[in-house]
Amino acid sequence: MAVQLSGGSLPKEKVQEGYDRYSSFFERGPNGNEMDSSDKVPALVDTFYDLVTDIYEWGWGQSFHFSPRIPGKSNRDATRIHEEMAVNLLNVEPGARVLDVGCGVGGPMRAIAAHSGANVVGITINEYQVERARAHNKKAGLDSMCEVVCGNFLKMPFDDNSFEGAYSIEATCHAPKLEEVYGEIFRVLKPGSFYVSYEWVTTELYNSDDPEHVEIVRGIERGDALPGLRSYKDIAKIATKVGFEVIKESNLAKPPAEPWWTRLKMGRIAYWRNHVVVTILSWLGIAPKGVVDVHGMLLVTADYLAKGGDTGIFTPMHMILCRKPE
Ligand SMILES: C=C(CC[C@@H](C)[C@H]1CC[C@H]2C3=CC[C@H]4[C@H](C)[C@@H](O)CC[C@]4(C)[C@H]3CC[C@]12C)C(C)C
Ligand SMILES: C[S@@+](CC[C@H](N)C(=O)[O-])C[C@H]1O[C@@H](n2cnc3c(N)ncnc32)[C@H](O)[C@@H]1O
Repeated sequence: MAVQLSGGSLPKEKVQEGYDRYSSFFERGPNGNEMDSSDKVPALVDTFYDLVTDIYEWGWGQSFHFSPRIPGKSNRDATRIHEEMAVNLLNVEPGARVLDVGCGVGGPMRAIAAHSGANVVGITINEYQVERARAHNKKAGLDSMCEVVCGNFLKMPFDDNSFEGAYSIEATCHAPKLEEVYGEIFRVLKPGSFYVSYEWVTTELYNSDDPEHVEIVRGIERGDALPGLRSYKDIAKIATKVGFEVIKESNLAKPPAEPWWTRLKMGRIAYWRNHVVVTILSWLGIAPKGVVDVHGMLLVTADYLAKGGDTGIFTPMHMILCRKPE
């Protein structure tokens, strides 16, 4: 896969420019972060996924999220179990129409359709991911159950009351205002149906007066296209504000769950080897110029994410289960 690394929908010669534009967003504006101007966020997130999608697939697989480590099980199995848990909570029948909010290249969608028998419709803002997800769905023989739509989850191209369930896995953290995406999910769900989300948040251990904590959070935001990490305290409040009834909320990273960040730490040597491979491929003109910078940014963010896990100030799996009242 390394020789096929691309810049997603960006032409090869525009990858460096795309990276420079992305990184300059984090150098301006209040708090040194131009992501504060929320109307620019979806386009920037789109560029981010043009830059990282091939690298993610190469080094992580088709599911772009974390999961607690399960002793004796492979990363692939632990990932699938985390995905299946989401659809189990939705309590949907085979054949139900379920929405995947921010579907990436569709790893979760395929696992969920195969496990539950639901028909899944995924939405992503990134055209290149749509192309990849459709190709993977076809290859897995799941294209009759899995549909992929390119669009903005802040303004979804779906009718009111048209889904029997919805989930989002580590995706709504890209929304500048969580109420906008939650409001849209509420609108498209049928009354009585459930929505589950795995949210990226700071935990009760985060102290905004501690410079080390602030640095870790900034590092995570910068390397993961986040307009600003939310506190775990905000999630249920926002869900309630848009009309949901909150059924359950918990940080799935808490013990007895095993650390989700072990996989990142164990991969360090392989990631540095990847950096050498990317540098050589780019130097030979096989990988686009700019990919080395993108890969370097991911190396740095991997360390910040692991520090977020070690200190316990951050979790990528704050689970919230909500219901749209009858
Ligand atoms: C939910 C989001 C993405 C979460 C993770 C899937 C990704 C976060 C950081 C990514 C990675 C970091 C290091 C890369 C490594 C340097 C490279 O050689 C191979 C790919 C990585 C392991 C890459 C894989 C995906 C992540 C773990 C965010 C964006 C909201
Ligand atoms: C980290 S990926 C997670 C993908 C998928 N849930 C998974 O676990 O594999 C985040 C996803 O959210 C999507 N996304 C972010 N902002 C979006 C927006 N405004 N509208 C639609 N999709 C968006 C990205 O395109 C990407 O597919």
